[in-house]
Amino acid sequence: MPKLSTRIQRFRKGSPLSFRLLAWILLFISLFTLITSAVQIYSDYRKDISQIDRRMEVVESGYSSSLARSLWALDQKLLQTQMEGILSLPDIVHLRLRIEPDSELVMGEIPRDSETTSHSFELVHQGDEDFKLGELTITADLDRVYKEMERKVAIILTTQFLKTLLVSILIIWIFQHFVARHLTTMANYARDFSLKNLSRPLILDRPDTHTNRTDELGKVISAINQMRERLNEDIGRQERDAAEIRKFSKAIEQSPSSVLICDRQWHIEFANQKFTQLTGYDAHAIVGKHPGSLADNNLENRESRHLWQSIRLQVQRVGVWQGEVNSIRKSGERFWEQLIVTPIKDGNGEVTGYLILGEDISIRKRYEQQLLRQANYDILTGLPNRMLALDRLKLALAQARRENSQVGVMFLDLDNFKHINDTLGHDAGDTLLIEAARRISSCLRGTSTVARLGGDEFLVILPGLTGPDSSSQVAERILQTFSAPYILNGQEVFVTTSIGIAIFPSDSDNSGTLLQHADAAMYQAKHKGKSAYAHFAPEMTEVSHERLQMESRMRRALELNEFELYFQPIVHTDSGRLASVEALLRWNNPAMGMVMPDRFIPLAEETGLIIPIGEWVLEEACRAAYSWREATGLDIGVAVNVSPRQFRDPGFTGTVMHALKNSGLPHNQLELEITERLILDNSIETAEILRQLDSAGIQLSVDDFGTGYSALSYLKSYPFDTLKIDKSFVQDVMKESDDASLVRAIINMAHSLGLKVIAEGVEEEAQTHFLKQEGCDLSQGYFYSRPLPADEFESWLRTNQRVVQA
Ligand SMILES: Nc1nc2c(ncn2[C@@H]2O[C@@H]3COP(=O)(O)O[C@H]4[C@@H](O)[C@H](n5cnc6c(=O)[nH]c(N)nc65)O[C@@H]4COP(=O)(O)O[C@H]3[C@H]2O)c(=O)[nH]1
Repeated sequence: MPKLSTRIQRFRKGSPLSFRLLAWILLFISLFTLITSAVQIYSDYRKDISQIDRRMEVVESGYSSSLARSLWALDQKLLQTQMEGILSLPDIVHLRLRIEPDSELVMGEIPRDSETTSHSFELVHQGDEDFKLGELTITADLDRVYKEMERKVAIILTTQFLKTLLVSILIIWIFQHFVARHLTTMANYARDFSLKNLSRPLILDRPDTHTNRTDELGKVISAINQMRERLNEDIGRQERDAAEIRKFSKAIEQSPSSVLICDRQWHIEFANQKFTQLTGYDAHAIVGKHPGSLADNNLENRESRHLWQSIRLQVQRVGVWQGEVNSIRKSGERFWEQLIVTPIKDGNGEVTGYLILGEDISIRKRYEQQLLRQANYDILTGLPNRMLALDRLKLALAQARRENSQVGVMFLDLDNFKHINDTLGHDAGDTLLIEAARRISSCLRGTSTVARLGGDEFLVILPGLTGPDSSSQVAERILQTFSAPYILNGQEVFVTTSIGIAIFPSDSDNSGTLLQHADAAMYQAKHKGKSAYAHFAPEMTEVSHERLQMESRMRRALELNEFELYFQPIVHTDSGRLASVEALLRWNNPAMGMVMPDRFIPLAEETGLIIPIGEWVLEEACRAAYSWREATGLDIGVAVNVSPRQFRDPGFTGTVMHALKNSGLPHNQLELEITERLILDNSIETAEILRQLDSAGIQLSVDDFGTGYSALSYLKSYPFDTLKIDKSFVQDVMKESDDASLVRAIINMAHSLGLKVIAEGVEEEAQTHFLKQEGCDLSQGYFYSRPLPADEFESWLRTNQRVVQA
């Protein structure tokens, strides 16, 4: 228990409120007491004064008649006795009797130092007539009254003061014990309150009873503790939010995509490391700038602003902008990036800024441009290929329709090219094609187009013709340039060409028919005896004689069992181990000899004969694969080529399933090779059929990749397992660095899409090393084995058992 002095000191220091309260209470009670005491004393004083007045009135009423009688009777003795009687009364100190007419009797003494009060009355003899005898003046001393008043004042003041003091102390103690010390505890708690001790609750030094809990202090304590808990929760939530934000900002900062965050006015607020890496702009230096005005060059900025204006409009209208942009680095170097721009919205859906994600797609773009070039131009001659030629033809026809002019379409085929190729070799064949292309081009005007359709076929488009004669002149000029010899392998070789001409609009008004007519005319020219040209004539509408013959022979080929399957192994590039086999169709015709598929498959497609032929191939290939499986115990899959026409046949999936069922070959042992051309048809049915086949477990591969559009998008959207790089690229990987980088890019891209890669046409060991090094999964080509008839392939299997089983 602390000493009283300490308690007082602590009370005075620590409780100024109590101290001030005490002073105020004391002052108030003192004033109150003083006023009430003053009122009390004054009323007592008034009472005493009026008692003296009453006493003097009693003297008047009691003594006036007896004094008048004594005076009338001139009884001096009685008069004196009576006056002495009056003087003996309390407080009466002086009597003056004035007797008429001029004498006076005085008794007592008027005190000098004290206050007095006087009362006079007349003494009258009452007879028939009233007779005034004199007047008595009584003087009373007020000294006693005043003394009494002083005494009372002293007593009242003392008692009231003590009472007040006691009451005040009691009140203060009560206030201090029940309120003030708790307020001090609360003040100390509030002073020490910080985020570090949020877990410590506020507790008062008093019993935890229901009454205490529900009184005002209890309510304040519970409110403070609730506030503390809420604060605790809020801080916990804030810390969690902050951790989340830190995580997200790290993710954005380290994102492999470049990230720009702009405010609502498209001023940059943030740029991540990748953005700096990609563009060379310092993240801090560009804050506040518009993403379209980063370059120092005004011209570039204008161009970029224009783009950003349309981006802004689309983001506002559609909510997102996505596209490929040819951006500029700080160094001025241009690069391609894929941008996605989206608004950032707050909880109310209000746009608060914009997010710009960028990805460097320069490599892909370069590759696409390379592929696009290859898709549109013939690699060997640099001329437009079939695809581009057809586009140009359509454009020329559209223009001719508008201008009412004519267009000449020429189909050229080199005579005896196959023979030259076979005898002088492929390189000589290539040189011949390049030179032929140059000579044809030299005969044309700038507006004309010359294209290589494939093999030794060329197409010439002559827009703005004045009549058929002008096309004849061109044809003659071409025949003329062909008359000079070619130097192939150091030898002079004479090569001629046959030209078929069809004219728009007189021969046909659509591009497909015009081409057919020019083709028919070309056959006619060949029949004429080569180095000739022929204009289309309606009687040529029927396909050429040869083609007709071939068609009728092909129709019977199935019945006559003239078709045969050859098999070529596909091996694992790294180990050389057998992976599967490709089935390749051959036609053994007694009249035409061994016909290669490139010669008859297009006609089979055109005539629809490919459907029964393809069915036979599927049945045959599955059956053969199953028999090897039975014979060797190995899973040897078989790859079968499927042409677009087969795919379009509604019964195609049924045919495939039937072949599998009939043979007993597991579904995943059959691989269907589909050309890019088919996928570019892009009909919904194609996608649906591919999905059906894929879900049946059948393997799907893209054949001849690189020769068509090579659009990467379809690889992503269709369920392919394998991609076959066309042999034309593989064959030159050791000679052409372009082809090597293309093959490398295709392998990387296919792997990144989860596809296996087969390299076709591997002929040399060096190619296998290159492919191995580039991680190409599978290889196929003469280096491993040429396509073999079934029995020869079986003996290959036996003799290469090590390879097969390794
Ligand atoms: N220069 C060279 N060539 C090699 C080498 N290795 C393989 N080849 C040839 O490359 C072609 C590969 O088949 P493809 O690209 O599917 O190209 C095939 C395929 O598109 C088509 N084809 C073949 N059989 C069928 C079939 O049953 N149905 C359909 N629809 N098309 C078929 O005919 C095309 C040509 O077939 P083939 O003449 O048998 O020609 C085969 C094969 O003999 C090599 O190392 N060097």
